[in-house]
Amino acid sequence: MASLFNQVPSISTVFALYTSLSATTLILRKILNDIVPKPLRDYITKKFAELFSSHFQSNFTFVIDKTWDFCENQTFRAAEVYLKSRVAGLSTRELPVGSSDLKNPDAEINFGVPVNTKIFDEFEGIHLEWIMHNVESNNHKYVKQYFRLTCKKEFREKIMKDYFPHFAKSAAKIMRQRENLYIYTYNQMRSAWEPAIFKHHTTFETLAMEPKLKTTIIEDLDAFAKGKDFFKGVGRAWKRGYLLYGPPGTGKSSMVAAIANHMNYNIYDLQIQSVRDDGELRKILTATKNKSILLIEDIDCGTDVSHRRQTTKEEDVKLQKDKKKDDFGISLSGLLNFVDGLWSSCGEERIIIFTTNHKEMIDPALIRPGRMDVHILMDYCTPYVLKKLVAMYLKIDDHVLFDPIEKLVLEVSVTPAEVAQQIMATKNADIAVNGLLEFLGNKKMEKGDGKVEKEGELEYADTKEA
Ligand SMILES: Nc1ncnc2c1ncn2[C@@H]1O[C@H](COP(=O)(O)OP(=O)(O)OP(=O)(O)O)[C@@H](O)[C@H]1O
Repeated sequence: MASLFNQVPSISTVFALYTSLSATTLILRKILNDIVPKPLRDYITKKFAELFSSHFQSNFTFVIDKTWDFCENQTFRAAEVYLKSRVAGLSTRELPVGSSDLKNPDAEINFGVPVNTKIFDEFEGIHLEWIMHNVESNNHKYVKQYFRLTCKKEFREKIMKDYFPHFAKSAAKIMRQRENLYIYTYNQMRSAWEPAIFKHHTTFETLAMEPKLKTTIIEDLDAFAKGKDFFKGVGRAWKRGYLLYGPPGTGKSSMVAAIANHMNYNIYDLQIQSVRDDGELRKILTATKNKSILLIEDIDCGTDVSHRRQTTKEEDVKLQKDKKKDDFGISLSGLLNFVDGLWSSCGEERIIIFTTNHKEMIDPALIRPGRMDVHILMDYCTPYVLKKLVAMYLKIDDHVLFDPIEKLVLEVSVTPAEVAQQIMATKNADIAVNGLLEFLGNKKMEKGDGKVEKEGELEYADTKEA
């Protein structure tokens, strides 16, 4: 027993040892702090922490960055939409909420994904943890956003195989059901697209046009929406270009609204005349999202793409070089590059719509097959279109004056906008129809107007896909 006690150090020895160890540690730490700069110390500490956590933790983390290959990462987008639908009941100290419905202040509020907050999810009994991170760059110029999705290591494969498709599908469903469509306009001062709620009520139901033409367009859109495998199979970007041309007031903008409502796509309305140069165009376009319509109205106006220039690529480059510093505008090659070049392979499910009142003014290169796949003539009223407008506005599908009105419509060029304006003037159907007859009669007398030759025309620039 006594020998045992002899081997145990006394309390004073232990205390002395402890004191000298503490002192040595303090001195060492002081020396380290003095000679190793703080960023290097932080780096070493971080690396140690990572090394230990990867050795001793049984978790695996997927990192989902906001950008991927310089484009918006669709997995990030899907995660954001999916998580927004799950945060309402979250027990957290903060939750972003808001609404962008300017006309309706008491509209239902939406939830955002809180930053640096754990969001738990469960999939087939597997516990998952999401966190969204925002990291500001050193110069505070941009914020890097990413999600970390953590699960137990053994479920890594399962999560990849089943959970990723699960939340992507859920997000797609939510997006399809979302109430609001948005129309984006580009704010050059802020270098950003700004959304406004798109509330154009025109649908294919309310768009007056020849039924055969309408059905063909709807079928074309539906085929496009289901065409993922087709486009992949033939190695082409999943995009479709529509050129809407015809006189003012024949429903080109209404057609864009009908397409957006039918497809449930947001619209990016680009004022091409205000784009400074090709570089800016590229930046603007890569900031647009999938399942959207890029709309360029009046493509014939204001830029050098409008003039029927038969320049070669070399001439085009020279023209760009010759531009003065303060010259604004984009070149034809810039526009062409985005229509079928790099940008188109960046996104998926994109519709590009050009509208013009003067198709003949557009450079043929811009609307050749593969760029503008379908050319749709929005023309003056036919008897069918006129009767459809009357039925919609006045709720009548027959009238004694229909015969003379139909004859006149074939003799004069009258736009649906003009007809709509006439019959909207009163709610009394008789007065409205009489007014319309008089209006058409005056038009005929005034002008000796030419007969309407075409009744709405659709031309597939690329017949293989039609
Ligand atoms: N085909 C149509 N069916 C129903 N309404 C139409 C049609 N075309 C025009 N309208 C009516 O006329 C108005 C103007 O039409 P819209 O702006 O679509 O014509 P547009 O061809 O785009 O004209 P612009 O070339 O001047 O921009 C619409 O708000 C709508 O009320």
